[in-house]
Amino acid sequence: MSNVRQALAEQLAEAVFQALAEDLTRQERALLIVSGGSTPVPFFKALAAKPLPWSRIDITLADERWVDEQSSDSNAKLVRENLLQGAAANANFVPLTSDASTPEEGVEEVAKRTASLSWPASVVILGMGGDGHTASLFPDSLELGLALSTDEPLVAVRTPSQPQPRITFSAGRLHQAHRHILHITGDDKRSVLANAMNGDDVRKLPIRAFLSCPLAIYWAP
Ligand SMILES: O=C1O[C@H](COP(=O)(O)O)[C@@H](O)[C@H](O)[C@H]1O
Repeated sequence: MSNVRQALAEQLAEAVFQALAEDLTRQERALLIVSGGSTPVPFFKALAAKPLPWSRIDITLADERWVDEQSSDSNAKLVRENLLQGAAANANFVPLTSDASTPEEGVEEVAKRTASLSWPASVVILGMGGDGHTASLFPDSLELGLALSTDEPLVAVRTPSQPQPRITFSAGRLHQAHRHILHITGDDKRSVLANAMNGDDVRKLPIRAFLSCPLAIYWAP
């Protein structure tokens, strides 16, 4: 981990800490939506060390692979091992999978479970892949149009470029959050983001769906 990426993760953790603490002065509970992948690990560790009233914080994911939680591909496993540590283990974490064998069969149950969270979310932290996907809104997903337009909170997603089926919060549900943050690293992702900002089609670069939220960008080389 480079020093600049570590510093970025710490700055992001401080910003999320301040946002959650601020919202908790006005409301009993606050919801944080995080992303999976490899980028958020140092951020998770830095946030876990913050002196928040964790038992008043709900945490869920922007998206998830439909895999067992013991799988190394599970975003929930990543959150449990890196964010829900120490005092942060008192947070109420709601994962996005169920015992159903497919996301199409399980999406309704997960939607019921997530309905009890403290919406609208205080903060959504998005990641982005090199193909411009964010959450599980992939350019080659069969359900991209649906996920970009539906009023439903969650969508089951099949994506030819991805080995597993997935579940994702819809763009509409993520848009409702009070604050939107994009956390990315590396020159490749910076170029992808620049292309998205320069006006490529949202179906080619789905991150475009969040550029006017407004979106705070946390980037390091
Ligand atoms: O598949 C996913 O990838 C993106 C980006 O992940 P990274 O490894 O490039 O940081 C992530 O935002 C998303 O939640 C995850 O499911």
